[in-house]
Amino acid sequence: MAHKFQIHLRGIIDLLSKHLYSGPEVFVRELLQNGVDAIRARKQIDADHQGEITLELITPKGKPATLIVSDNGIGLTEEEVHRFLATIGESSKRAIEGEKPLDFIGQFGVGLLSCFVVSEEVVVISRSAKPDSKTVEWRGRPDGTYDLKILELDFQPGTQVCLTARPDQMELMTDTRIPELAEHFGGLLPIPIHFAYGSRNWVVNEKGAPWRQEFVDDKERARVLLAYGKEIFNTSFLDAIPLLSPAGQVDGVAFVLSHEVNLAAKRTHRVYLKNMLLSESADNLLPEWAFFVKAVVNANALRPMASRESFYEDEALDQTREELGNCLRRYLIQLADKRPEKFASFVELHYRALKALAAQDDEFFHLIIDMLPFQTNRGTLPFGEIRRLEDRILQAPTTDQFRQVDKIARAQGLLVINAGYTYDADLLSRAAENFDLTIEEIEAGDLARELDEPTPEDLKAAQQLLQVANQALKPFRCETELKSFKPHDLSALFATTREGRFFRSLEQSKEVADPLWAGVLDSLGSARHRPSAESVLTLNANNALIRKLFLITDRVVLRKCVEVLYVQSLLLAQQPLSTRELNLLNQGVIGLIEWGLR
Ligand SMILES: Nc1ncnc2c1ncn2[C@@H]1O[C@H](COP(=O)(O)OP(=O)(O)OP(=O)(O)O)[C@@H](O)[C@H]1O
Repeated sequence: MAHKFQIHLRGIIDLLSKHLYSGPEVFVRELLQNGVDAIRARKQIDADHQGEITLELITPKGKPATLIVSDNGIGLTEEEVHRFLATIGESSKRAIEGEKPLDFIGQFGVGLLSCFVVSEEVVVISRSAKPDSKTVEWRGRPDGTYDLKILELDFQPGTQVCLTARPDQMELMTDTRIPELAEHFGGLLPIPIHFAYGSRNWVVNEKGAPWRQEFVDDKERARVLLAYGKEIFNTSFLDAIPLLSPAGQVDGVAFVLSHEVNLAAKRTHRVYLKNMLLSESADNLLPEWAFFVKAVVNANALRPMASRESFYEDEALDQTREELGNCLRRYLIQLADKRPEKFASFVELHYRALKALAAQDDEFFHLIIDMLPFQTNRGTLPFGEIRRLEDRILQAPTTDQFRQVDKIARAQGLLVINAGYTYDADLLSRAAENFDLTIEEIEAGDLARELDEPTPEDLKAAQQLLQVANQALKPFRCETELKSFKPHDLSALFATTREGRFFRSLEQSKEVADPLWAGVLDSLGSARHRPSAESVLTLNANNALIRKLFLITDRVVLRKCVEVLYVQSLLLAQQPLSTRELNLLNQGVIGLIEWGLR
């Protein structure tokens, strides 16, 4: 014999309140939403019907507060109360499979349960707008039981939901909190929402969506929208961009942030669904590169998740994202054209977002590339300036490499861009394809090979120095060579090979790792063939100090000098030092001081 599942309602309410609802206050959203849906359903049978919703708060002395939420919507018949209200997961708002979705906000059939988070009993009095309907009273309790009775009273079609504050939820049911929440969730709803308390009664959603107002001109629009942005997000914005997407039937506004943003931080937006606030922190509505804006939008044709905190990832959402991205793109193109000064300050602040966009979008790339800043060995320059200055441009693939080549390339009149930042390498290769430019990748080692050979006399004079240096630096897998280069005041240049960089970073990680992890790193290192030389120290035959070293005959002193030079060249290349290298510096300096004092 088949048995029926039993439902432990208390457990389900607990589950919903802890995992589905963002807080106990969402009951206001659910009640407003049910009222709006009921009014929409009534309009389907009477197009001229004027809907309204009232929240009335009663706070009797010495007793808990009561909230009565009334609507003049479609109402419920006795049979519908049993079927929809008293059956969890059942909803009158679902479209028939394969048919066009209905114009309702609710669809899951669990919203009303949120009332049990704030009230021990939920009382619904309803009369259906269908002919000959009776007034029904339903009393539901969180233990899963309910009573239903027919009331013999003159009740206009519509529904009333009465909640009595639980002792732990008293602070939600006050004459300041309830209208605040009603405005928060229902501020954009096209149906008037009244709040009544004692002799006071006012409409909480009179203002509507500010971006839908008529404006005299663009200036007025910007002023009103920026004031609205400041009010809701409590921060000032640079500009307000109108948003529209036919795919998701979305309208709204994107505010341009007035501070630089952290790329890793999640960018969240305030979104409304069919004009009811869905979430303050929806993160999947705008393209990823749009991290320079914070948006407020309403969507009529996107599907909410049951938690109501974001939208389902589907084709409509994909297309909406694309269309909203186009709004931002168009804004930037127009700004660059019409207000170049404002655009320049925008670029200064949000160049990272703009680089991300330019790396993906050809049209935008051409519009903006010349204005985007890049770090070079002549300071940070806009790309337009870089290509005006040189038509042979070098790019260092990593910041580490850039530091190694920076000074020497500058002395040789070469322009090097640091392409180690996100998107920069992509943008540079796009630039090379699009303009008459040669952009070559350069590493410190390549640059060292391009340096001039020393004269045979210098090479002869440096024999002993090179011999001592090679011996002293062998344990560090570093070879020494002599070249002639500018700037003359640079005594030595340190460059690593690709392999060398791998092993250097491995050594550094091992020093800070715990023994177990260090063992793993060890085996990682030994699995690769380790070359005898991983770096090169290039001594400058033009440098006065190096020339003095040619003359030193004391091999011990020479060794100390080489060791200090080696560590100094590491520091110049901004390489982190290992413990062994630090010791080398200490001993070298102390040794030289002792020698000097002799
Ligand atoms: N104010 C109301 N007027 C008329 N019917 C209502 C009202 N409130 C609730 N109902 C009925 O009760 C059903 C269940 O409501 P509930 O809020 O639990 O779920 P829902 O609105 O259908 O979906 P969701 O969980 O997405 O909100 C509704 O589908 C509707 O038929």
